[in-house]
Amino acid sequence: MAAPPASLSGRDEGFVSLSSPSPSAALLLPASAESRASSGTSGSFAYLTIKDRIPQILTKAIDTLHRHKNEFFEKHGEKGTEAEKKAISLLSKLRNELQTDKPIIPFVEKFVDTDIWNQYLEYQQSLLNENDGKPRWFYSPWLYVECYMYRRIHEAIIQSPPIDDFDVFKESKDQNFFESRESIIALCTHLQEVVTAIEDLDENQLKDEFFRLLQISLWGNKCDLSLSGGDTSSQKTNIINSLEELKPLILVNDMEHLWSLLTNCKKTREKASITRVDIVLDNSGFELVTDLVLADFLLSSQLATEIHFYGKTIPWFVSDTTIHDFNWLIEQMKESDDKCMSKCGAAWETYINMGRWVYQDHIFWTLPHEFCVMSQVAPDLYAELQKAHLILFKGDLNYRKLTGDRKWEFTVPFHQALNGFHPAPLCGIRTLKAEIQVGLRPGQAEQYMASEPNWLTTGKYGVLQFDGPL
Ligand SMILES: O=P(O)(O)OC[C@@]1(O)O[C@H](CO)[C@@H](O)[C@@H]1O
Ligand SMILES: [Mn+2]
Repeated sequence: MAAPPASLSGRDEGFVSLSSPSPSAALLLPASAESRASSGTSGSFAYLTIKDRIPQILTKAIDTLHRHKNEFFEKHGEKGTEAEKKAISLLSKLRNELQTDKPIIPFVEKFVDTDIWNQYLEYQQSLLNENDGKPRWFYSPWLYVECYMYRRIHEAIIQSPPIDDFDVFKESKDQNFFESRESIIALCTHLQEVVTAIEDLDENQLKDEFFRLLQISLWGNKCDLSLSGGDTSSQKTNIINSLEELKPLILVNDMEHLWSLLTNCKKTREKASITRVDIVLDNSGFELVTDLVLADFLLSSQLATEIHFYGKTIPWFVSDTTIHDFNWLIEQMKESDDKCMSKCGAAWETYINMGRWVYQDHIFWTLPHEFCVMSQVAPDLYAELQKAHLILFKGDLNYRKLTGDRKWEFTVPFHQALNGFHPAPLCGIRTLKAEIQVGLRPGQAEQYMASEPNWLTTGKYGVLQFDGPL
């Protein structure tokens, strides 16, 4: 079992108040829903997210609380029923604020990051001039209001004891896992075959396998419940058979760089030293299985000797992985009636017990800050990431935070868009689900825009984008 999150209060000494990010970053401000909406498109993705998808997610959360009413009563008596009513009324108030574009309000419930969130609201206010009024849902940067919304859901729950540890998204995350069973079995069967034969694989076969599992981890990112507005988005087909047809949909493919970095580490590594790969996780369910399968291969192939995983400290963007999801999934695998799934689950539990897989929590991952200010806001986390030989950032939200969710030109180099965030060689692995992409060739974006106006937000295309010494 991965250790429960260290007491978060122990983390807050790592925070410093953020006045504003580096001046160069201010040249391009993250776009708000309104500014994207007013860019002539009646419903930009950001606008539609705030206007339609988030209210839908809130309604589903309210419905989930309602459906657990009896359970709360059985567990906690009248107090449980009262708590359920209170949480529902807080979420309904949140939905109304959002739908009527009310000003963003400070957090009131004491939690490890309450002050830093309220400082960030003041910072957002400082960016507005007097006639702009207050930060608002449709006016403030999309990245901020979307993160704020999920943190408000968490506040509503922690204000409703004794159900203050309830995860309103757990059912959807678990359902995604169960509905993806066939694909998970296929993937685990494949991994067991590879691990059994691994001693006999030559360099090219290892490389092919590494590339195969990287692509599976990429396409696993399509299973995303916040994009689907909380509707099911499990993996129904056997993804291994579709990699060849999906390959042209990879717009930036830096897998060769990852291979040469890790094989270099392996060749030059002395007996006792380590090669550490950090994986900043995204969604639980099928995507998490693809990440754990990749992590298993990294150890089995000796491309790495230690994997560190980062999850979310609170329920986040519907499907994101918390430590409870991480432990629950490994337990489900271990207890599965499918022998390959149970073999994987047992192996993964052993990796954790041996300390070769390490699960880490940090509240920074559920703050609204872009990653280029991490070294100021969470210097302890930045120092931790600097210990890695390679960091894999999974998913679209991480990509938005890596690039500051700014309206960069499509051809701006990824290194520039990182705006000084270089803790270690890193790779963004994301399917495109937001209106931001950098590091493309001249004319490449125009080619997709012409044929598919929504190419940036359907999750159809993906990137494996590397930044580091070549
Ligand atoms: O990080 P993930 O799970 O790949 O995607 C997060 C996401 O679903 O949330 C936002 C839409 O609400 C977008 O950034 C993106 O579509
Ligand atoms: Mn996610």
